[in-house]
Amino acid sequence: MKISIVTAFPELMRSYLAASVLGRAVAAGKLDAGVIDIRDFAEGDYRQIDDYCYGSGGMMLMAEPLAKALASVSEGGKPYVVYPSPQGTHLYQELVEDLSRKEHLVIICGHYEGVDERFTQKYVDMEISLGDFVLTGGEMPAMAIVDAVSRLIPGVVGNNSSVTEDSFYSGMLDTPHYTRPAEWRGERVPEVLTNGDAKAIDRWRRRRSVERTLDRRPDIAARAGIIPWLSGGAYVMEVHYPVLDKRGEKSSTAITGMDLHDIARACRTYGIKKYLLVTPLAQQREMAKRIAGHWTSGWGSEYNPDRKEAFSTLKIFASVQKALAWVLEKEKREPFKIATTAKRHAGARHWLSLKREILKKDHSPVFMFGTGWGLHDEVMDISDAVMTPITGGCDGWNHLSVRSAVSITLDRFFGWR
Ligand SMILES: C[S@@+](CC[C@H](N)C(=O)[O-])C[C@H]1O[C@@H](n2cnc3c(N)ncnc32)[C@H](O)[C@@H]1O
Repeated sequence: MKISIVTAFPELMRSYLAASVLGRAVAAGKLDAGVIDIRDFAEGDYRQIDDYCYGSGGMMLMAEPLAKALASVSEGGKPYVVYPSPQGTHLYQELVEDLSRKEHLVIICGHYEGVDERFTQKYVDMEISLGDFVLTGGEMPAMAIVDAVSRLIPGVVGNNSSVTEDSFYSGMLDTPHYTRPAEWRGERVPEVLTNGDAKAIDRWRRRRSVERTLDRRPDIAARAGIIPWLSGGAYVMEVHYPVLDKRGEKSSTAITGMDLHDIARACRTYGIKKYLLVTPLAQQREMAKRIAGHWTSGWGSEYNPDRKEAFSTLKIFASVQKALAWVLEKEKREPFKIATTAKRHAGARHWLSLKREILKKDHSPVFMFGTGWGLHDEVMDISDAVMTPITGGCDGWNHLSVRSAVSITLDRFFGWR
């Protein structure tokens, strides 16, 4: 990969490219980075590259010297042109990864008020911002882009695992790090890091990484899958009784093949220990057993072994109490019962706060989903927490199928990357 930086302050960029990790990579030929001085393409005695903005405002870079500077590095083919600008897309790791796959990246550093809009319209492929603040020039953002992209070029950073374990690479924040001495001002390095057990160290580090992500970056926390960190398992319960009917009366509902298939598949995908189906109606339980049996031991199991695995998560109960007693027996401790609802509910908690709690307490969560018009109060009352409704945020309409609600919830809690 080749990177060309077009700037009015070439010395700034050159000294950056000569130092530390990047300096070594350039010297070893692992990073092909060149700096182009815009003034080399200016005309007249004063080698003018900037002028006053039309209308109002201060100075800005002129289009022609920039276009010539760009042409000088475009001879081998059209490069991908980036203009760092506070008005651009925020820089994030996936974008850095995309940029690192370009054959030739050109970064145009603006200055003063920026660059002539006609140049950006004609030549720039992407405007990239470092954040919602304004710097005096594009050199620092260019350094940030070159630095972030270069780290992904094999051989630039000596130890590749330090790149893949860094924040954002796997969608999460990095784990805390410590160095010698093992005790500093009364603070010891966590014991697990000094005992030489590589597997235990790995588990510890990944867990801290998940905790940090949940705590500090709720916006990316959905990527912090927590299934591997639960010592017990997580359960999904689909309740057909007691639920509400249209008039708000206690009622039961019929199971549907589509829910059975889709929820079983979602449970298998997200590593759910068991999918607990609750219906007091013997005929309904029989029907569910027949459908599951077809896929787990009948002809379906040979026809589609994946579906066999999905249906192996299904367990059928006559009541909510019986299902919970079975989980208690299995886990040897009370599960953490999370009721879900599509309606506003006083005291309901955001999924992120529940996700943090599950991780902290390390107890098996049971996500209880209603059917019909939602879970009856008898179920809400025995729950340990109620989760705020899933909402698209537009006008409050959120009448999702139970299988959609299950999938969205599982992805928030257990989705991985
Ligand atoms: C003073 S700024 C121009 C700001 C511009 N007039 C505006 O308000 O959008 C000068 C140059 O610094 C760079 N720059 C400033 N802030 C930046 C940021 N947050 N991210 C990326 N580049 C930035 C750009 O190259 C820009 O052309």
